[in-house]
Amino acid sequence: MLLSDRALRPSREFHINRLHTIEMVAEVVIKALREQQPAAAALTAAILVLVFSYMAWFWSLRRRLSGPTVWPLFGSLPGLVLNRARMHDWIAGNLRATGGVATYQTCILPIPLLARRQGLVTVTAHPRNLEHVLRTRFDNYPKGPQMQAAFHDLLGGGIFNSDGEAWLLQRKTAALEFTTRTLRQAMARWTNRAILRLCSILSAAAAGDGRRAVDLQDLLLRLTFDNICGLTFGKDPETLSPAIPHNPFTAAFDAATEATLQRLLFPGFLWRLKKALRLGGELRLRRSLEVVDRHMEAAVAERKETPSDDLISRFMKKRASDENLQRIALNFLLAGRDTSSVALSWFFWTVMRRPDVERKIVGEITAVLRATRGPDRAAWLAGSLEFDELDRLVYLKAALAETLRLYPSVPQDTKYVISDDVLPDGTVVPAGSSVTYSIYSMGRLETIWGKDCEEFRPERWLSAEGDRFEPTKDPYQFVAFNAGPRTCLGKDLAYLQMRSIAAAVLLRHRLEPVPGHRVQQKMSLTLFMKHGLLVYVRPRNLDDVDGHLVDSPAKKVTTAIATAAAA
Ligand code: HEM
Repeated sequence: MLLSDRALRPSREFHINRLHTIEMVAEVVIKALREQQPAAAALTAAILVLVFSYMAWFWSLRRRLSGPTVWPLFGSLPGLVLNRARMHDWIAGNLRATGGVATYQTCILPIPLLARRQGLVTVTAHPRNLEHVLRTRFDNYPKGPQMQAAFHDLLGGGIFNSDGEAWLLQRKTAALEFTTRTLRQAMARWTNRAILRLCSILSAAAAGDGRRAVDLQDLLLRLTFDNICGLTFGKDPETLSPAIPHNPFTAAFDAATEATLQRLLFPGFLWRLKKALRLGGELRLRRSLEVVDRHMEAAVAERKETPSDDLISRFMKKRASDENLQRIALNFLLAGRDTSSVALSWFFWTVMRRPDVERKIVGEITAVLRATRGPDRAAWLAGSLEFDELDRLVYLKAALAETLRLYPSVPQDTKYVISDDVLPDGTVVPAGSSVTYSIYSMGRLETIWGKDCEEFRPERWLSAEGDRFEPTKDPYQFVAFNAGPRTCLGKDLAYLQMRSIAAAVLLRHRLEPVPGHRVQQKMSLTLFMKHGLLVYVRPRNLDDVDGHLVDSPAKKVTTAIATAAAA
């Protein structure tokens, strides 16, 4: 429905409220005049007229909005605050309540002049609206000035934080690099190194009396940080190591990211003022950036001496300046760091609670290893899985995709509207407002995934024969890796990395949730677990799974491999 159409229809209720308020204003002013206090009367009248005008204006604004309640002055903030512990589920509920429209408009700044622009947010999970924003009218929906300004100190004008020509140039250069086989090999090399360390930490936890809990999310975060550093500037900081409990670069990078995200919570002028006065989070950001910059300077200098197959060395060949190289590196660190570890944390959590899925995954791994390495189990555990082995783990890939459907690492994203537009479902989006698409909600809509949308069912990603991974036919129904021209560049590397880690861990260990540990979403740009993921580690008994291949996809894979080998 058009905003202007709605604005043309004042309600009866509104008239009654207005008349009542006019009476009240008159009464108060007359009383003050009777008591011969003209200044008090004027002031009261002015205040009451202001309040009345604001309420009248607010009421007409409220009528144009759909979705959750918007309060005078505070907008949708009370709803957000009240539901902060379950914000993504709250948004999903709001979107479901629209009855298939999967779009609503709300206001975070109900202040005249701001409400129709900076204050107005269109929240959507409709695939056609997403296609419109992410592809059809891509140029009209950039990251936008607020987001760019907030991230500028950390990321400069890097790929993650730029729009238009500046973004396109970097995207073209980076896209060429991301399709090379050598980058895939580099990722496998760095991942395998870190997996050895992870498995030795898990084995140590399994060796004791079985009561030593580990925070799996923390271990995975360290692992993927080491990975992305290796891939980006050819150096593994080995933060996943009991010997290095504290790494100054990681600590500074974490603090800088946290302080940058804080900026998004406040109006731009506020953090700019704090920055000028060097207060609180802004002072922390400044200090952390000094550490990060020093580290990046050293890393770039080292790569200049001895170029390798990492991303920095590749961009060096394109004659990027030192400062640009540092910013490029930081952009890749941020893009590829937490996303895979968070996805893996939700994956392991789900697998622990679904023994049927776990059996199929481990069954598939052992079936593939039996086919490629023979029946000797010692050979299965010798070294990491090779590319061709990982590529055959289709059920595992389906389980990872299913995890990202229900727990997308980036649960929502926001775009800025450059000029007035109308979304395919008729929603009017004014210039200067923003469109937020809820990736989390999309995975939980019956209209997209059917009645069992809340159920973890990897089979929905498999072909009818169960031997092939099949992505959704409509790419705008599953946007955990984004879609359109800004699709995630690291998607294939991420699947490679996640499959390697999941296979290595599940082949050797069985994980059990620590009783009483509460797994809760953290409200952040990335879907972390707020209290981590505490697990007990047990050794894997492969006898438990070897006999369970009868109806599993793994059985089909083994048969397919055996048939191909015979042919
Ligand atoms: C499970 C793992 C991952 C998920 C769910 C994921 C998801 C995403 C999403 C949603 C975006 C769009 C962000 C935005 O525009 O605001 C994105 C962009 C990007 N991702 Fe990933 N990502 C993952 C892993 C990786 C890895 C491992 C790398 C690098 C090695 C990477 C590199 C990038 C880059 C460079 C972009 C920016 C693309 C552009 O703006 O043109 N990602 N990713």
